[in-house]
Amino acid sequence: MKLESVKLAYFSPTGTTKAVVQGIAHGINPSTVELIDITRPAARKQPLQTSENELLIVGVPVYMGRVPALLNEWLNAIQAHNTPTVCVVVYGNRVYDDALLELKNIVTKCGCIPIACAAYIGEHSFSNSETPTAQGRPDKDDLNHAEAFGQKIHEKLQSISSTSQDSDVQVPGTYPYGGVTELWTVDFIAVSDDCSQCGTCAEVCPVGAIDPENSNLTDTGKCITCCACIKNCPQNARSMKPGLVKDASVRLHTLYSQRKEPEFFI
Ligand SMILES: Cc1cc2nc3c(=O)[nH]c(=O)nc-3n(C[C@H](O)[C@H](O)[C@H](O)COP(=O)(O)O)c2cc1C
Repeated sequence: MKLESVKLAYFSPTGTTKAVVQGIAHGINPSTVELIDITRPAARKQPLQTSENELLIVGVPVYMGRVPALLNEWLNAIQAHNTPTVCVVVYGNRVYDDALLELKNIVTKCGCIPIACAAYIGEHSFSNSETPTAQGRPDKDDLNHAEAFGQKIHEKLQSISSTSQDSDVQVPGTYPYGGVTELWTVDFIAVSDDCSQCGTCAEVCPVGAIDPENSNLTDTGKCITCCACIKNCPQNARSMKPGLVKDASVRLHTLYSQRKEPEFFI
């Protein structure tokens, strides 16, 4: 199969998923890459249509061992027609449970043909300088791995004449899925006097939970605890209050300090 164009769809509040899927696309080296960043709410209002003449790469972070539930509507609305597809999950060095299987099953129902799947490690959303977990990942080795995976995808596409020739890619996981789809509803963000009300936090929030006129106001009912607002604050004015999320950050740092490596299935 000769595919000139790649559609790269990703949800990436703190940027690690984006970095991984871009690394994979780099290895595939197509003539054109269309970035479909579904991190912001407005972008998830545009449904994705794709054909068998292009390669689709879908990347999502793992939340509680699952595909983030807020993406279900957009993912399930993908209109594909035998589109060769690469499924990628990025997790914070704890576990990815059944998330890769879940993503693969979702896109298959939409008419995609998964030809390769992978799980990569990204710095944990709850990681910070005091209690780091998978800090700085994906790092150079991870991105080299992603590029090499992209080259393998390129070779696989060259070796088959159509997706119907491909056998089902097997990934770890079981159905019914484990993990949890309901996220914590928790007031965990502290805003210091260094906040200049620049509005960056509201801009980067993937669920519109922060008042653009007043950065001190976060709607805890909407917040998905992704920490994009903390990690993107130019003044470093946002941090975790003591409580559930901060405790989780300490726990992750203690229990998941041993480096895990990326895995791919092709
Ligand atoms: C609500 C929430 C739940 C998470 N659950 C898991 C998990 O079950 N396993 C894991 O290893 N990492 C988990 N993470 C960490 C993210 O999967 C990881 O940091 C990922 O790299 C974030 O992607 P992003 O940089 O594209 O936002 C979770 C993060 C959040 C915010």
